[in-house]
Amino acid sequence: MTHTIFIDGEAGTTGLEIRERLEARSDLKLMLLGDRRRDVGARREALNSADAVILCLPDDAAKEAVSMIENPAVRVIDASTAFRVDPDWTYGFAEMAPGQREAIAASTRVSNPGCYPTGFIGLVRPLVSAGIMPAGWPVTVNAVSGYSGGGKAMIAEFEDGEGAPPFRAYGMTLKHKHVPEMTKRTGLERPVLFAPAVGAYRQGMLVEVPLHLSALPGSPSVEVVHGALAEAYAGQRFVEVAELEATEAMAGISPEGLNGTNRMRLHVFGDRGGEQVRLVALLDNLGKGASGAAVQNLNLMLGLDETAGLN
Ligand SMILES: NC(=O)C1=CN([C@@H]2O[C@H](COP(=O)(O)OP(=O)(O)OC[C@H]3O[C@@H](n4cnc5c(N)ncnc54)[C@H](OP(=O)(O)O)[C@@H]3O)[C@@H](O)[C@H]2O)C=CC1
Ligand SMILES: CC(=O)N[C@@H](CCC(=O)OP(=O)(O)O)C(=O)O
Repeated sequence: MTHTIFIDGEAGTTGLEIRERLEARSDLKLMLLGDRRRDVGARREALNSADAVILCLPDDAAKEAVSMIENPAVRVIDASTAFRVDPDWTYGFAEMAPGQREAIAASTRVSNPGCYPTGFIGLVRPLVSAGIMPAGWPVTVNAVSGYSGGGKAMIAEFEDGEGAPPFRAYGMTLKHKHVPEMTKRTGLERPVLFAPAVGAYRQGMLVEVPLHLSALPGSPSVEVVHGALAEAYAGQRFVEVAELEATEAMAGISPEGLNGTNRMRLHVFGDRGGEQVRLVALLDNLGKGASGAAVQNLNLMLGLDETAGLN
């Protein structure tokens, strides 16, 4: 059986990557609008006649697109921030918790996680669930992304513009749009303190949570923290936890190490026996952080092999 897929925003950064991942598949048929992609009538028709639609639009345009869908059989995956804390939508991070994969498969409204939240939730949620980090803990997250994270406008700034910086810290108001999602999906009670940055490279990201282990209840060891993560993601195809021996041998970590993949690797850096750790997630902001995750969710929602078209 061939499923028809419509990507609204097919010519954007996320949309193009999804298109590349789907085009080679014989089990899917893409509905492409080309020059008519901004034509509301053409979009309305596609939004209501596809088996599944993937919205790769700014938040307001995504909300408008959802309001245009009248056919209850259409499955929707939204890549924007618009519905990520909406209780009527299923959060599209299959590895996040037991049962999440099944919930995605059964849903017709799936919100694709943000790129930074994928790294952050991946690192912190298992610690909260295991009782290692109290829900009320004040948490800081530092991160750096390639400039493709900012879509077409930021790509133009860094590739075509004059004077793009080698590195820019941003989110200085502490009100980044990912904070509600990061807080809710980890089970934390206080808004996380999020310090993002963008570098003068295209793609790939690091998301880091530094922790004073000696301040946490029971002063957990590096091994206990690592063990909680390893247990949470045991057997997962796309989320892995680096062995402590491997991280101990690393002098540093580049954000580009998993580019082009739908994988995320979690690291626990810190001296064994020491009192601090740096938890670091490595992922491709356009892979597991966006387009790869959208394809994984699409596979689940259509009852296909979850890994089809993904590496
Ligand atoms: N880039 C990334 O790393 C990630 C992005 N996201 C999210 O994915 C979504 C898309 O982002 P991204 O691909 O980076 O953005 P881009 O700016 O690269 O692309 C946005 C696309 O949306 C289309 N578009 C904009 N407004 C409208 C409208 N009113 N009606 C129809 N189409 C419209 C544009 O059309 P046109 O081609 O005609 O300009 C373009 O194709 C955003 O919500 C973003 O937050 C999520 C995770 C990571
Ligand atoms: C470098 C950069 O600007 N990144 C984007 C996040 C990209 C992303 O994750 O998109 P969503 O917001 O849809 O999740 C930002 O910080 O707004």
